[in-house]
Amino acid sequence: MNNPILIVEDEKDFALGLKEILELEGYSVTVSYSAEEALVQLSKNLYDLVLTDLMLGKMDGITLLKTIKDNHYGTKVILMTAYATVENAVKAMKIGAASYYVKGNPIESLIDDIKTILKANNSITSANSPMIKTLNKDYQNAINMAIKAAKTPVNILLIGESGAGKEVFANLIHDESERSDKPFVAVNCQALSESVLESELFGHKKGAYTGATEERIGRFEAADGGTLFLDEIADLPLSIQVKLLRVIETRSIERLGSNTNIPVDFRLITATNRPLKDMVARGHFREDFYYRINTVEIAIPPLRQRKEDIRPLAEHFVKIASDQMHKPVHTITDEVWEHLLAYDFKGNVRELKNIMERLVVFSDEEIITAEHLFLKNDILTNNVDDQPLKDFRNALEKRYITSLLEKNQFNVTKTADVLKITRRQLQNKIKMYDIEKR
Ligand SMILES: Nc1ncnc2c1ncn2[C@@H]1O[C@H](COP(=O)(O)OP(=O)(O)OP(=O)(O)O)[C@@H](O)[C@H]1O
Repeated sequence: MNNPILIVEDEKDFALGLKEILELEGYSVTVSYSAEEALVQLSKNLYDLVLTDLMLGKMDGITLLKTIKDNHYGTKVILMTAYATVENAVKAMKIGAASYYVKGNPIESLIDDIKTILKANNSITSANSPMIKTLNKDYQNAINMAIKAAKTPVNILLIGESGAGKEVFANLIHDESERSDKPFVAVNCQALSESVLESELFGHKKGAYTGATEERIGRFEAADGGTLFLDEIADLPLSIQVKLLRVIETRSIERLGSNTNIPVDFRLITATNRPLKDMVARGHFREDFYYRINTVEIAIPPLRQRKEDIRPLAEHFVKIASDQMHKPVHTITDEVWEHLLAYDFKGNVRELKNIMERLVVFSDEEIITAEHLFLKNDILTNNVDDQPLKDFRNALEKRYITSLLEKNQFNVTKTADVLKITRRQLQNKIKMYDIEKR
């Protein structure tokens, strides 16, 4: 099981007792004695569940709950209190607490609640769903924007490199919207030729063109009431852009070969990895269409700019792959982590996922080693002179530390924190590797 749980509780005995009970149930448990301490933990580690007391010191449980809901999507919260008041319970559930526990009630009821909540969480994981949890501020901001925008009917444009998770975000927006019980329909505009794309989107009447042997509904109609996701929007031919603009404005379509107007109700999400603004400037993308689709624009950071998430994501993929392949994995060697953290992941999360799946396939005796790690980075495969392993490792370490320092504007405390080493150790490494502030 092993879901990470954080207990936030200022009554030490109760906290430690609860920790012990949950550990016996197989969970991995951390305790914080104040909300402030809990926030520090939450910024460093991903938790599936937070159990927080309602009455804490300066910051109370409700405020902590709100902060978690705003900044740690995917982390569930159970509020605990000594005094049951209906108002507090209602308030907690309204803000998004998963449950409410009254201290003094049988502890089994709390454990049952925890099991139910985490089971729902785990079953999502086993169904190959994404990990919308992060330790990175920019990615968290993107999640927050997506959830906010999801609650409104606006058109949303997702921008991000290939494999960064644009489709994952489109699904998240759909799931968080009022349309979540209606269809989510995705169309990749790049994969289809102009005429096929047109009939795919609008549908066609029987005999509309050679080969149209039957009447067919298009994706707009299929998405009725739900969400239409157009991926690789930069590849949409100008002629179709005009037609889509009209659909967005009139909220109706005509099947090819027909002039009957069919009303359609959809939320439009588009995605691209190309600079649409430049394409507009060069006349390769229609300006009016661009302004229609990007009411809200969300940039999804590439994986190399959220290195804190590499490890939890990799562990998530290993868990899914090892479950699917019935190959338990209990150890991933430090060497593997070193390589992964130094790698630049041009293929983003997709590439990390593929790498981890491959490593599970080749793992022996429940251990993942670097032996089967073929990374496409220059430094790791090509252009590497013969050298002792130690020099190679040092070069990697230097490169990684330099990039982290740059990312943190050379803030040594912050960087040491991410690296989980002391300031002094980091300063020694900076000296040893001759890393200069740029
Ligand atoms: N946060 C995440 N958690 C788990 N898996 C993720 C996450 N983000 C992306 N992935 C996985 O990475 C792969 C690529 O994601 P996705 O298809 O959403 O990327 P994309 O930006 O739409 O790529 P492309 O531009 O190539 O279409 C998918 O297998 C997806 O499940």
